[in-house]
Amino acid sequence: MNKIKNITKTILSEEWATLTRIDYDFQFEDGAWKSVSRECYNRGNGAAILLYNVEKGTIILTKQFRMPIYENTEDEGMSIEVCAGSIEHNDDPLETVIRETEEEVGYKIKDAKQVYKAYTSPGALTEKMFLYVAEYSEATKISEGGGLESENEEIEVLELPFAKVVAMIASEEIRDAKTIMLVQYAQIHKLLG
Ligand SMILES: Nc1nc2c(ncn2[C@@H]2O[C@H](COP(=O)(O)OP(=O)(O)O[C@H]3O[C@H](CO)[C@@H](O)[C@H](O)[C@@H]3O)[C@@H](O)[C@H]2O)c(=O)[nH]1
Ligand SMILES: [Mg+2]
Repeated sequence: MNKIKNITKTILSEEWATLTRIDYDFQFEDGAWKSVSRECYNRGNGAAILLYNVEKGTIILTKQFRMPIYENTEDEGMSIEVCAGSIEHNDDPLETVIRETEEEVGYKIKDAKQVYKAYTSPGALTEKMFLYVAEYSEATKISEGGGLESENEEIEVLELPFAKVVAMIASEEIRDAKTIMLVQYAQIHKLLG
């Protein structure tokens, strides 16, 4: 990237996550250098997982209140999403989805298949998301899930027929990008037949 030089970083906010303003010089196609400034919000990377059961034809989703969505459009604040979580220090993405599957939806899975890596909002977030799929079964259910009370999480667990989930994307009841991507992955690769 020799199109970029003179990078300076200014931390604007450092509470839950870090908002940094990055000033730099950027060389445009005509050869001219210009000063550019961009704000980048860093809350780490994330991992998400589509849990599916071929015999039952179902998938597991979560429903929870999301303040950033409410801030955008108040009556869309309850968000239906695949199980997901932030990657904590030293964890790898697979460990993260295994942990979140237990905490949020109550299943103990041993393994999962990574299918995509995706930047979720490249103009604003540093976040890269690691997307997985895995089968679940009743035999691996160990709790009701629901998230961590200590983190003020309140997560409703939904087990829905796959066709219903596909219809919920069409009807815009499901509006979360990582969820749409993983459901479409399952359609393309016929995971549920
Ligand atoms: N105090 C405080 N707590 C926060 C804040 N932001 C998040 N939390 C707490 O941290 C928890 C993080 O839960 P995770 O399950 O690890 O992450 P997530 O919110 O589900 O995020 C996942 O999905 C996001 C949306 O796609 C992703 O952005 C993220 O990387 C991750 O994959 C939240 O439930 C909440 O309790 C904040 O600004 N302040
Ligand atoms: Mg979560």
